Amino acid sequence: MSETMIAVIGGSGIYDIDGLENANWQTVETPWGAPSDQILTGTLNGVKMAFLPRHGRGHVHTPSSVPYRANIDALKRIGVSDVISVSATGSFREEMAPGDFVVVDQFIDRTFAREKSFFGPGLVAHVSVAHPTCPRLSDACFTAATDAGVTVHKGGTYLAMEGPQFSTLAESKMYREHWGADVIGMTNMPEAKLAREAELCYASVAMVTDYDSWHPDHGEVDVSEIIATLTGNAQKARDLVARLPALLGGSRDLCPHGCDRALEYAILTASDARDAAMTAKLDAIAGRVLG
Ligand SMILES: CSC[C@H]1O[C@H](OP(=O)(O)O)[C@H](O)[C@@H]1O
Ligand SMILES: Nc1ncnc2[nH]cnc12
Repeated sequence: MSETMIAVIGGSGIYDIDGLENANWQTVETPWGAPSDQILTGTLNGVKMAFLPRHGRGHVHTPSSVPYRANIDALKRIGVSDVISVSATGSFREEMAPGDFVVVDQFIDRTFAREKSFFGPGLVAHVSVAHPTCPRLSDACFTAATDAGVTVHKGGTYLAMEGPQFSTLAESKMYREHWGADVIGMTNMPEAKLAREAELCYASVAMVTDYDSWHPDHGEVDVSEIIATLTGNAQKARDLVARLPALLGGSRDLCPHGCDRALEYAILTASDARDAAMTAKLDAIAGRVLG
């Protein structure tokens, strides 16, 4: 058994969480640079919690400039076991309406201008992301959302685009009609891939804010509409988060899905061929397997 520490990465419109006991914003340094912001730590119903605003307080990071590696390293470094992303998304499905939540379980990664791995020349690793989210953590998010009275959909495919501009009409139709995507956003990749490399359980709650640009009865996406929907959803998201400690508990066994052992057979570089500087840099992420 090990101690649970739940981290929430808050997306657009979510820059803090309330209700934490002994709340404290702390600075965490990483070998990958500074995270998006300080990390708020504390306890909720006796369970350790952390909160990181993905774009920083005041929303200073674009989806492409978010320091994804530093964020995941910082969470791992302070002892986080479970990461829950809360994000604003457009919807490609009539039934996934603005105001609904979707606990996504798959991603299509269309991002191209971001660092996507902690590993590289001198220390090569390949983890599986066939199932990029943790079913145990996703189930807890689904239950928490249902109990909070949210209309929530179980499972869905999130298309991660580079942004910062929204999609063209042709792209929106292609993702919806031919690629089978259900929601679209700009931030869950490479975040989910990096969480897997860091052996962290990861779940993603997509808050639907708009119908992107495909819907004939809705206009094109507009940030003021997104923010209005997000503001209306903020309390639902807080209720969801407040229910997680009771559902996950203060201690945990090994993840039944193996998220916390993702690096077990992933590293290919022979021990005597490993780059010493990279090995040192990976102390928090891969110390368990690098020794
Ligand atoms: C505010 S509209 C676009 C912006 O919102 C989403 O951010 P996040 O995933 O952090 O909630 C989307 O991915 C874009 O970055
Ligand atoms: N339609 C959309 N496309 C990309 N990111 C979004 N975030 C919220 N709505 C979005």
